[in-house]
This record gives sequence, C-alpha cells and structure tokens, in this order.
Amino acid sequence: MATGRTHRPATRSRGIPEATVARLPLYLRALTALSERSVPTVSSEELATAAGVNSAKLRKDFSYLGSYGTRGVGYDVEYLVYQISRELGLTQDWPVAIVGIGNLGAALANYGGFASRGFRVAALIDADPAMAGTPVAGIPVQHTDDLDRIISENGVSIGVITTPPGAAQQVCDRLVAAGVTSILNFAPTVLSVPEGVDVRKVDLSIELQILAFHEQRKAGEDATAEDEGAPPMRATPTGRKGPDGDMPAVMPA
Ligand SMILES: NC(=O)c1ccc[n+]([C@@H]2O[C@H](COP(=O)([O-])OP(=O)(O)OC[C@H]3O[C@@H](n4cnc5c(N)ncnc54)[C@H](O)[C@@H]3O)[C@@H](O)[C@H]2O)c1
Repeated sequence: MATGRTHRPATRSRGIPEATVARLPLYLRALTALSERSVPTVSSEELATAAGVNSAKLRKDFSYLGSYGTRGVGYDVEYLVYQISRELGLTQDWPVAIVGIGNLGAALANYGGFASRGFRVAALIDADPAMAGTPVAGIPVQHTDDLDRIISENGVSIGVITTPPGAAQQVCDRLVAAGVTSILNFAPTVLSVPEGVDVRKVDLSIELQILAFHEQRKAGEDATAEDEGAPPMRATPTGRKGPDGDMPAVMPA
C-alpha cells in the first residue's frame, strides 16, 4: 500500500522501470541459491519459477539489463549475479544505521543476512541513555545526541527506523539533516521527506491484513461451492499470485 512518496519517477533515469527494479532482488535471491549449488546456467523458465515471476516478464526485465541469454543454453548464473548486483549497487559496501534498538531494532541488528548482501550495520542509535555503550550484535549502542556525528563519521546514507511511531518523523528529520538519503521505515507512520530522499516502508501487519482478506474470500468461495455442490475453486501453484501481482512486503512509504 503506497501511502507516501518516494520522490522517484516510475522509470529511473537509466530506463529501468521501478517494477523491474523491485523484481531484481527476487532474481538475485534465486540466482544466488543456484550459484551456491554451482549451477552454471539456468533457463528463463527455471529462473522465473524459482523467483516466483512470470517468464515473459523475466525476459523483458533482463532485456533492460542488456542480458538476453543464449538460445538452448539459458543465462550464465555467475554473470547474471554480477550484473544484477551491479545494477542494484550491491557491488559496494553500504553502511547502515539502525535507530531505535528495542525488540525489532535488536533483531535486525542481529540478522546476518544484511552483511552478506552488502549492507553493513555500521551504527546502532537509541534515545535511552541507559542503553548507551551496551553492545547489541557486537556493536555498542550510541545515544541520539551524537546522531549527526555518527552518521557522518560512518558515511551512512541508509537509515533504518525502528522507533515507536511517535518518534519516527523526528528521527527521520534528524537522519536527513545529517545526510541520510534513503530510509527504511518500520514504524507504522507516514514520513514526510524532502525531494531526493527515498523512503520504503515495511509493515507486516498490512501483509497479514491482505492475507486475511484472501482467507475470507476463500472461505466465501468454499461456502458458495458447497451451496452449489461444485468443488471449491482454489488457486493452483501456477495460478498463484506472486511478486508480479501481490503487494511486496517492502513498499513505497
Ligand atoms: N513493520 C513491521 O512489520 C513492524 C513489526 C514490529 C514492530 N514494528 C514497529 O517497530 C517499532 C519498534 O517496535 P519494537 O517492538 O522494537 O519497540 P520497542 O519499544 O521494543 O523499541 C523501541 C526503541 O526505540 C527507542 N526510541 C524511542 N524514541 C526514540 C527516539 N526519538 N530516537 C531513538 N530511539 C528512540 C526506545 O528507547 C526503544 O529502545 C514500532 O514503531 C513498532 O510499531 C513494525
């Protein structure tokens, strides 16, 4: 559910549509799994299935990268991993600061999957003076009083907000003033940011609400089918909606 602005046009300057950009991480995840199994090449159909994307869409997406594969052979897995990583800016290290080191902030700090994808947790920041100096995931928590210095010293351009909603806008403003230009917001609030700042919002409760909607609909279909004596309609694996059609877990703010 897009509830804010990302201040980015639907098509980026290099001509790759945002919808394609949103699918690149899905391809990368599937390709990384193939690479770990030392699979050298993959067909568009196999990769599309692994990524949960329609294969025609995949071929179109890869055409924006200038990658067309080889007929009868498919795509070179290692080269595609490199191409997509480069396109997403993952061939460089991105220092990330997490602000609000409670349940969620600490869980994210402890998550090993960021570093392996090029996102290094460089700083943990919290307003609670009692937390200052306490290590979380081996990184000492620093106080918000020092936010400006922490951001600039660590060259942080991506900030993660895991504070209570009431504090999120103020934290966002301070991060932006300190030089942060991309924000991942977990707090259930809509953030206002100046031009040139990207905000993505993660809200698992919205995902659950969407699932609840589908559950309710399925229950309704079952009841109707039973009334009519017909077998209930169920989504088949091939007909299942994937990232092409469903709301992503991370969405524009
Ligand atoms: N997006 C999701 O799916 C999802 C899931 C769970 C929680 N949340 C949200 O994440 C946020 C954190 O949840 P939690 O359970 O970790 O809360 P929590 O109370 O455990 O932690 C919040 C932390 O933020 C700190 N804090 C408060 N004001 C601050 C400020 N101005 N600057 C810096 N730090 C500040 C507190 O000291 C505390 O350590 C909440 O907004 C919650 O609604 C989102």
